[in-house]
Amino acid sequence: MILGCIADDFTGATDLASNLVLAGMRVVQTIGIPAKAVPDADAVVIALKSRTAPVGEAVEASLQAARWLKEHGAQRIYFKVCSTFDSTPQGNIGPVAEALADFLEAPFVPVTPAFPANGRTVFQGHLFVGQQLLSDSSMRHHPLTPMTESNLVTVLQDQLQNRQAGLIAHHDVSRGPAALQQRAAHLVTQGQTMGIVDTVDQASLAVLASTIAAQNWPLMVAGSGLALSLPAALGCEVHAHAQSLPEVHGAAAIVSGSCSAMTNAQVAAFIAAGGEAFPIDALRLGDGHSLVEEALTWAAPRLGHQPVLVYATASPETVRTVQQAMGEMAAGERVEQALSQIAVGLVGLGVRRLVVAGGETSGACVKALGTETLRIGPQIDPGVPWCHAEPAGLKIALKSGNFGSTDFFHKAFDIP
Ligand SMILES: Nc1ncnc2c1ncn2[C@@H]1O[C@H](COP(=O)(O)OP(=O)(O)O)[C@@H](O)[C@H]1O
Ligand SMILES: O=C(O)[C@@H](O)C(=O)COP(=O)(O)O
Repeated sequence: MILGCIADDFTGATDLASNLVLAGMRVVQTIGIPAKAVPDADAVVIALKSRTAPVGEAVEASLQAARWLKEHGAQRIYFKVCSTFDSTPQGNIGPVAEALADFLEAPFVPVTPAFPANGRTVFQGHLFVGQQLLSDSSMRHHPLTPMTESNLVTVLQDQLQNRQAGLIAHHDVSRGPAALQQRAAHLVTQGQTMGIVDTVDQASLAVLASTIAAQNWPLMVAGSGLALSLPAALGCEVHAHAQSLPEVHGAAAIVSGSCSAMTNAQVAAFIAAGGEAFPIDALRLGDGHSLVEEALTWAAPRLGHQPVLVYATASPETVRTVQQAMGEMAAGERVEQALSQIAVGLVGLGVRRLVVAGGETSGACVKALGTETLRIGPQIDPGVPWCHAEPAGLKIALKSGNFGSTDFFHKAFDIP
């Protein structure tokens, strides 16, 4: 195994796995730490649901995953975080990165969430979403991980307990791997053993990938953009691109718990195009109504080739009202629980092609469906592949909140 990967959520894991596959690696993605041996692979991606977990839990789960990966031969560890650096105010990214760095005895850890193909870039340590600073983007309204600071050196430093964070700016990255390495060595002399790396395009990520390979750095903390450049830098033999998945026939459905701006637009576009949709009123989940039964009764006669949508997706104002009534984390968990029960119910009714929108929502649904591994298939949009969920035998796509084009919910099912 060339690369052992730990992803802090499930959509992030398929995003990473998809980019590694596009870059030519043979990848196996597992849900949690595998219970049995995995087939030969250049990379194993372990999907955790740790992004919003309490810090201690996230650290422990990530260390367990790292131990498993090292025991199974991983030469390097890739800690996959969100391209918008999503983390709660308590902040898991820093403590997990620190614990992994200590475990791997990493002299220096490069950190970058950049994914230029989806408009996420880092300049002077600041994260941009398209042309906006992270803190001006819709991510400031995320229900669980509102991001209100764009300076990633600040965000990361606030989360670290024992290490210091510094910056490797574009000036050094643009001059190539030797300059990047020199700047990293300088940071280390200042006691800064973690560095946010400016990455304004895929070329910057290729420079970082070459430096990681040349310096033998054992740990990287990154979004999925780096994965497009890393396999070549590590000298991985290129294998056939998208894997073909087993054919799956059966009804189509979408379950959406993401409240991100793009998912809101995708839900609106699906309904505007005549798609059948059932809204989950999160406030009613609190007062003993069996919305799960209602949703399944609604869906049953409508299931077929055309997808039906069940969604809790709502505007920031609605989410705020729900959170005031239930509490932030409790609201999130209650909606996730209802949607995962609906996903299981839909599969019971014959759904075999399923899109789930939202990282936390995907984690809840994929776990409830008893998924152990995901085979990565063709990409629908950057960062969102179709997968084959095993052992259930489902065709499933886990869509990150802000990924995908507006017509994603129809387009996905047009891809064979
Ligand atoms: N109407 C709602 N009110 C409050 N919380 C909601 C509502 N709909 C969904 N949620 C919660 O918001 C969170 C969205 O996170 P996630 O699924 O990771 O989406 P994204 O990929 O957009 O970040 C989940 O915990 C989900 O249960
Ligand atoms: O890096 C990314 O943006 C995604 O892979 C990801 O992790 C997104 O998380 P969600 O928006 O919570 O799905």
